[in-house]
Amino acid sequence: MNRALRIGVLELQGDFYEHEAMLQRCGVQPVGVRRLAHLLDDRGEVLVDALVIPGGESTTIGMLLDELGMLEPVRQLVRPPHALPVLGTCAGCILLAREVKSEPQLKRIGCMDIEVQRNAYGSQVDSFECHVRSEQFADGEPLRAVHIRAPAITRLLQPESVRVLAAIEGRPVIVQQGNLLACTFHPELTTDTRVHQHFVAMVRARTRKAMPKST
Ligand SMILES: NC(=O)CC[C@H](N)C(=O)O
Repeated sequence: MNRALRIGVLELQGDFYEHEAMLQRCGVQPVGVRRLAHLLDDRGEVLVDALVIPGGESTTIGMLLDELGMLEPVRQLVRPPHALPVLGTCAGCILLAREVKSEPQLKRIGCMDIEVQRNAYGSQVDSFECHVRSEQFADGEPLRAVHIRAPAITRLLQPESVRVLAAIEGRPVIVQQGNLLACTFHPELTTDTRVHQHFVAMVRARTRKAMPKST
């Protein structure tokens, strides 16, 4: 059986629209997530196969998640046994990070074993684009990495379980840990679907595993 994937996109703040357009280009119909009822029904059944946390302002998204009563439920869903796949880009990467340099109080999901530093390259005017070669995305051109007030991944807290899929000058910019995929830049602002396709493949692989065998 091959049912349509339901990939939730957190629509609290940031560039969720661009992620939704990207998922559509990957053949997936996105599901907007603005409150807890979009994630869990009243019997506690999970309504999405995965979640995308967009770029934007991590402090705002974290605060809204908390105020809307979604932070703890999302944290629970992301952890085993449910292990909901999550893609976080830029602010989304910060929200996934277990440690945020100098800002331990920042409200976040905090389930991925990375340390990040917010605004690591400076302010808005120091935003930049570059090209990244990656073995994971080796087909075709290098990835175009749009960094907007981007964070840096400054440390892998569990190097044995966090895979670096792409790095710039030795600094990880795309990392994966089991069901979690984080990217310090914005693939959703380009026309290159490879990072999203990789995420969709992660979600499909997991959904297939979780499905009862049809006879
Ligand atoms: N483009 C982005 O998502 C910027 C992230 C932002 N600087 C933050 O710390 O939340």
